[in-house]
Amino acid sequence: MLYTGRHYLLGNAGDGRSSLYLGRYLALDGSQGAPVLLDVRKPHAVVICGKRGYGKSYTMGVLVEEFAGLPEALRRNFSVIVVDTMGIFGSMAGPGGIGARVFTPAPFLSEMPAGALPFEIPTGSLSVYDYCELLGIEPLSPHGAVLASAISESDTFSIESLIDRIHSSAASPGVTSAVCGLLSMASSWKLFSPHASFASLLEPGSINIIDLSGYGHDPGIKSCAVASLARALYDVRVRARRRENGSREVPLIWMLIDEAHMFLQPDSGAGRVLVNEWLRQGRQPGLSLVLATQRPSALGYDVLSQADVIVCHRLTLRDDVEALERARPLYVKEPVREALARLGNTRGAAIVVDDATESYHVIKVRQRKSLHGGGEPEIYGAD
Ligand SMILES: Nc1ncnc2c1ncn2[C@@H]1O[C@H](COP(=O)(O)OP(=O)(O)OP(=O)(O)O)[C@@H](O)[C@H]1O
Repeated sequence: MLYTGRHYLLGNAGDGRSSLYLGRYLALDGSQGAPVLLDVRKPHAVVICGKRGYGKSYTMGVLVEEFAGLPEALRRNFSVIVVDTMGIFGSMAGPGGIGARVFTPAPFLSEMPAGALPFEIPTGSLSVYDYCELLGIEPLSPHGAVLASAISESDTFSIESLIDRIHSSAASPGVTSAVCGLLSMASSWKLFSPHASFASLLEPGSINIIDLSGYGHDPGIKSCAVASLARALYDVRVRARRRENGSREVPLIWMLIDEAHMFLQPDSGAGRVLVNEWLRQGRQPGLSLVLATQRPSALGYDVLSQADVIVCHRLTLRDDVEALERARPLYVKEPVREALARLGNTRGAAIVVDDATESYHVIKVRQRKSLHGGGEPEIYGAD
C-alpha cells in the first residue's frame, strides 16, 4: 500500500509501498496515532523481546500475517519460515488461517491438523561437530573420532548406515556400543534422512511453520534442526545471489524464531550459524532474521547490537533491562527503564528502536486477523 498520510517507516526510507503494517504510534495519553510500518525492501535483523504474556509471539504473528497479505507480485520475493517451538503458529494454516503450511517431524504428524507435511533434516547438512553436540559426545574423544570417521566415509549416509559402519570398524567394543547406542536414539527421533531437502520451504510467497513443539523435552534436538535449516538456507541464498541478475532464482528468506534464546548459545551449532552467518553476513544474500525472546539478556550483546530493529514489549527483570541499556544506540537519549515505564501494562504496546532512521517510537501493535494460538489456556467449570 502507498502511504501518503503521516506514517513512520522503520528500516528504510520510502513511501511504505513494500512494507508490513505493525501498528500505530501510541501517545502518552494512550491514544493511537500514525501507522508504523516495517520496510521489507532490505533485509533486517529484528529482535522482539518482552516478559511473558505481553505480546512477543502475537507481534511475530502480525509480521507473518502481513507477509501473507502482501500483493502477490511482491510476496513472491519472499519465503517466510517460522520456527515454532511451542506449537502456537499452526492456527495460521487451515480454515481461518492465512494459507500457511505446517511442517513437523514424522512422529508428530498424526497430532497435527490435516495437511501438515513431514519435516526432515538432510543428514549431510550437519557437521561432525553438530552430531557430537547433539549426541553429547566430546569431538576430540575416541567416541568423537569413531563418529567422525564413519561420517567421512561418504557424503550420503543415514543414521542407520552410520551404525553399520561403526559396527564393522576396528573401534573398541565399549566405544562402538556407546556411539551406536546414541545413534540408535537419534534414529528413533525419525528426524534425519539422507534424501531430505528444504526445497519446498523455498516456494516463492510461501509461509511455512516448522512445528518442533513435539520435542518439547529436548532443546538439543530443536537446536540441531535450527542449525541444519539455517546453514542450508544460508548456502542456498549465497549461491543464488551469485547467479541472480535482474531476476529472482530463490526467494529472499525471512526466518522467524520464537524462544530464540534457546538457539543462540555461542558454543552451539545453531548459535554459531545464526550469529556468524545470518546476523553478521545475512544482508548480502538477502536473509532476514526475527528473534523473539523473553530474555534479551540471554541473547548476548553481540546479537542485540547486530539487530537493526528492536521491538521491546514490557520488561521488568533488571538483567534484561540492563542488557538493552548496554546495547542502546547513542541516538536513543532516554534510558531504557524510563522508556519502558511509558508502556505501562498494555499488552501489545512496545518501544521500537530503529537503526535506519535512528529513531525510537512507542507503538501499539495492531490486532491479529487470524487466530492467535499463544494465549493462556482457559479454566473450565469455575461457574
Ligand atoms: N497487539 C496486541 N493486541 C491485542 N492483544 C494483544 C496484543 N499483543 C498481545 N495481546 C494479548 O496478550 C496475550 C499474550 O501475548 P503473547 O502470546 O504474544 O505473549 P508472549 O509475550 O509471547 O508470552 P510467552 O512468552 O508466554 O509466549 C495474547 O494472547 C493476546 O490476548
